[in-house]
Amino acid sequence: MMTDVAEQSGETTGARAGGAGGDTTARFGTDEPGAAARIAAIRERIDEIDRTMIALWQERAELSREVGTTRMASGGTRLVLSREREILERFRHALGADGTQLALLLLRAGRGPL
Ligand SMILES: O=C(O)C(=O)C[C@]1(C(=O)O)C=C[C@@H](O)C=C1
Repeated sequence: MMTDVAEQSGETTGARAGGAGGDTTARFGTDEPGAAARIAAIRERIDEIDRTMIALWQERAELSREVGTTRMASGGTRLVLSREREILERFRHALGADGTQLALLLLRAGRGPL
């Protein structure tokens, strides 16, 4: 029966056949109850963050598409590369090289591939 976040996620890494603590180990990667409880609590927040990020990702892509259609309907360009450079720099400054990669994906989600 599904009883917690870890089971709902379908996580099976570390599964062991039977035995005390085997199920806990399968779900949390440890059979120490205190650690497992803490991990379950942290995972709730992680899942909340993931849902928020997905919703923000989708909202940003919609807004980006709206900017693009508004600009093109007025005879403007599909892209504004100086603006893209600003965004790439913002993410690189905050997150390093991974930030650049993330920003490239974000931009592509809105305006499509170059
Ligand atoms: O800000 C704009 O002008 C947009 O069109 C949005 C956006 C973005 O997703 O941030 C998308 C395409 C442009 O080349 C620059 C930025």
